[in-house]
Amino acid sequence: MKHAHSFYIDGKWVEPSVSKTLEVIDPSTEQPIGTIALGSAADAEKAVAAARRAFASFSQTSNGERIELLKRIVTILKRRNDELGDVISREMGAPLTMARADQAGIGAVHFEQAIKAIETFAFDYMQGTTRILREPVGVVAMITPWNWPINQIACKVAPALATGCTMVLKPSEIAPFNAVIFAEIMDEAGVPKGVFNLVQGDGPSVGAVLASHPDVDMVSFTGSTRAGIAVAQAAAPTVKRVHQELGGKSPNIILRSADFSAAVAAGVRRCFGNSGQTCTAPTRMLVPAERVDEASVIAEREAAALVVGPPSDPRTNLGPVASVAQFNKIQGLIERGIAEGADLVAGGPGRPSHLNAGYYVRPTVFAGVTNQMTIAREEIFGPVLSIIGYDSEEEAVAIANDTPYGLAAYIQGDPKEARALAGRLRAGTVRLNASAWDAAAPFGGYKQSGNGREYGKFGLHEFTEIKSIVGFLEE
Ligand SMILES: NC(=O)c1ccc[n+]([C@@H]2O[C@H](COP(=O)([O-])OP(=O)(O)OC[C@H]3O[C@@H](n4cnc5c(N)ncnc54)[C@H](O)[C@@H]3O)[C@@H](O)[C@H]2O)c1
Repeated sequence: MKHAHSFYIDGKWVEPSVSKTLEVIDPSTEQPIGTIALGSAADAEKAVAAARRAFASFSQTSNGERIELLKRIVTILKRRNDELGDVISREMGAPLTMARADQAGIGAVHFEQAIKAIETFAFDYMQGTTRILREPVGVVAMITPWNWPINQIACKVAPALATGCTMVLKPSEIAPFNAVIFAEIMDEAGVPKGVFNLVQGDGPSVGAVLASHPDVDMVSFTGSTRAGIAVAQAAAPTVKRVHQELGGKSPNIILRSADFSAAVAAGVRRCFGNSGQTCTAPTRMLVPAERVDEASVIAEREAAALVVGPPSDPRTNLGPVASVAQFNKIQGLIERGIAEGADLVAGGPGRPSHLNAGYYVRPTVFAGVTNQMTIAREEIFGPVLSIIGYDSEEEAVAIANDTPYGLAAYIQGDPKEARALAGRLRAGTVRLNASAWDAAAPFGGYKQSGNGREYGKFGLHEFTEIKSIVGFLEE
């Protein structure tokens, strides 16, 4: 059992103001693996005050000093990578090999990108006789989810440190232990006291306090659209900057020119990665109407080939989903798909028959889905794919855009056609064919998927204010 009963505030591990704990559950066994202390408003206050005090000096450090700090963090992140991966796997259920390579590994990538970005970022330039400065935004509150926990922490902390901000992190209470290791890494790297602070806790007790705090200049939130709206509402009276990375319901348009069976198979695997708990998962597969049956057969085969099992087993492709709440929500939506008349071609309700405990979900594929069905509209955040037929490309674009979300979209087919269609999709990222992830590409959502952009130099923009010094040079 692991116990994390202190918070990292002002460069020290300190006792919480109120003694209240929460069990952390291993989703593969449904058993507790430890406890964390839950913070209160008083802990959030202390952390904000420490960040405010530290801002005066940290905001004045040179780019060179901050680059050196980021480099030390990269070295320690890499050294502790597998330990981070192991913890993530235990607390949110990602298969161990993937948790080490991707879930944990991505942390150092964001720090490396921030180092690269800072080297060429225009912090200071002249426009005519006016000098334009980009200055750190100030004290940043960071509220993060459990699904890619180190990714979301690193892609906020790296640009915040790179630009000279100070911060308070409130990670997900469902996957809190990786954030403890992360705070230890900040400490070992020599992040000056008060610059990075960690307070554990739930949304209402700590997240909302940070979001509404008058001494917090910006809140950077990643999570559900529901909580993102609550954060923006709490932040509004203090007119702070609100950055939101929220949910998605991403379309994957398979054009008539695509290598059909490869595109369908890859689309299924991409949708089910991380047990479907990725905000950019391509959950609506749009195929030519005359090929829906063929797509169903390929998708059924792909789903059946995926191994659902314990995260520690190297053969596992899909671990459990992260929590009982997620499990119940996904089950309810699968039932809803059946009740609304979609054709169940793979998976379905209940746990896979070979597993008798754990929040395991059967990789589920529906065909004959219309874009008005609940399963095509709501973010399920589990391994559930909807196959939707289209007649013309015009209709495919209309269906793709007919969603309140706009985080990502995917197009498979002739590169020239795919490029032409990309501009018509209302999404922050459009991925063409089997393109690899680009860690420097701006990441964020249109519509109800969020506000603002993260990653690389776009992260630096996000965490800076712009100052004009007019008349800096005489005419
Ligand atoms: N767009 C993105 O970059 C991105 C990335 C990953 C996950 N997500 C989204 O995150 C969701 C899954 O994560 P989750 O279940 O942890 O989301 P969640 O919204 O329940 O929780 C996210 C974080 O917000 C906190 N929180 C909850 N209510 C709050 C409130 N009222 N005030 C302040 N903080 C509050 C939680 O404690 C947690 O730290 C999915 O909807 C997914 O699409 C989006």
